[in-house]
Amino acid sequence: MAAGDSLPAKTAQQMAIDGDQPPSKYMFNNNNKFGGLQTSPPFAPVPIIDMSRLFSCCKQETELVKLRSALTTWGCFQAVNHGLSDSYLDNLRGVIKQFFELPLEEKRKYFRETGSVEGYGNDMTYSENQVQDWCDRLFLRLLPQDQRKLRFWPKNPLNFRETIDDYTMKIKSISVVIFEAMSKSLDLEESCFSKQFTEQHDVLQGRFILYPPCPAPDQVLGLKAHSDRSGITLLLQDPGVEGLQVLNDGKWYMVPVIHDALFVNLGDQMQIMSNGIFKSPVHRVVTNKEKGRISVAMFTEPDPNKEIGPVDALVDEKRPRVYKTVKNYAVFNHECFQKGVIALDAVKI
Ligand SMILES: O=C(O)CCC(=O)C(=O)O
Ligand SMILES: [Fe+2]
Repeated sequence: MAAGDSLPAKTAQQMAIDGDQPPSKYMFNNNNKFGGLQTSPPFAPVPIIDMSRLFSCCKQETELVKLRSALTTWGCFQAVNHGLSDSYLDNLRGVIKQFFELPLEEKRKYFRETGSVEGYGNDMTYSENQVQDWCDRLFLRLLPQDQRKLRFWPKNPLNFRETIDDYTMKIKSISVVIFEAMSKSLDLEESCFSKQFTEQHDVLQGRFILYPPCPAPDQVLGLKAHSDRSGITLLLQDPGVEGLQVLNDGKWYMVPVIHDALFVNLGDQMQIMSNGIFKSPVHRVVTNKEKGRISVAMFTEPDPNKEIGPVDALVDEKRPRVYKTVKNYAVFNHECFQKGVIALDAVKI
């Protein structure tokens, strides 16, 4: 367990309700390697991928070229026509919103335990001077099903569990389509990536996040800069307010909100498997003075017991192996973070 890890004296939501100024431990640290805090950088021209074209015989080729270019330059894209209707997504957003609107005493039942990420609360604290994020979140392991810790799954609103279970299964299917398209875009056998994720114990985690309005958006981040440790992350944004930013070529860009799109970004494990051809982008979330923001991030990860590494077909004389193989990247990533080391650098050859 991390020394000093405990739940915050007050949630970000409660501070926003009480009109508190953010305490000093929430203040952005200008001495960080990813540059200053800009609340309105230019919009990211992140490509839009029409999922319905990825497997259509006549339109597939152009969409795969677009996908490859998106993942080699940005490491992310906006997925549209993914099969989930506007009303379905709005219902999901509504359920998450209802959970966050419950009184604190009710949400407290699902508080995460000290030293563990799962449950309602904040990020774990690893060191005294760790900057805090202006957000509250519910973090759940969704798959494999037999590893669900239902004591952290809200019973209120009544349809929470069933809604999240259904969304889990849908995201799992969409992820397989994306994995297959990513393989095809690199001229690899279709199941090349998906089989590393879906054989036996594929892992899916969900983070349901509330970024309450913040009185000091130019001094406080909703979520600090990071890359995801996942294979891929599928993010449902709040249609009413922007906040997510991606770093590209040393510059920050705001990700535009497209109401019914899923924002897909790669995580470190895809950068490793693709031998560095695809990027796992650094991203962060800024806050807003007037508006709160709710997002749902779903992270797919391979079986932690399985060794992952660059796929053989992407290693040759011109492109030698960039990464070592690694098992249980989640734990490895966590250990690196505690030592102040970047996990992706630590697996470089
Ligand atoms: O809330 C967002 O827009 C991004 C969330 C995110 O990057 C994460 O949970 O890893
Ligand atoms: Fe992220």
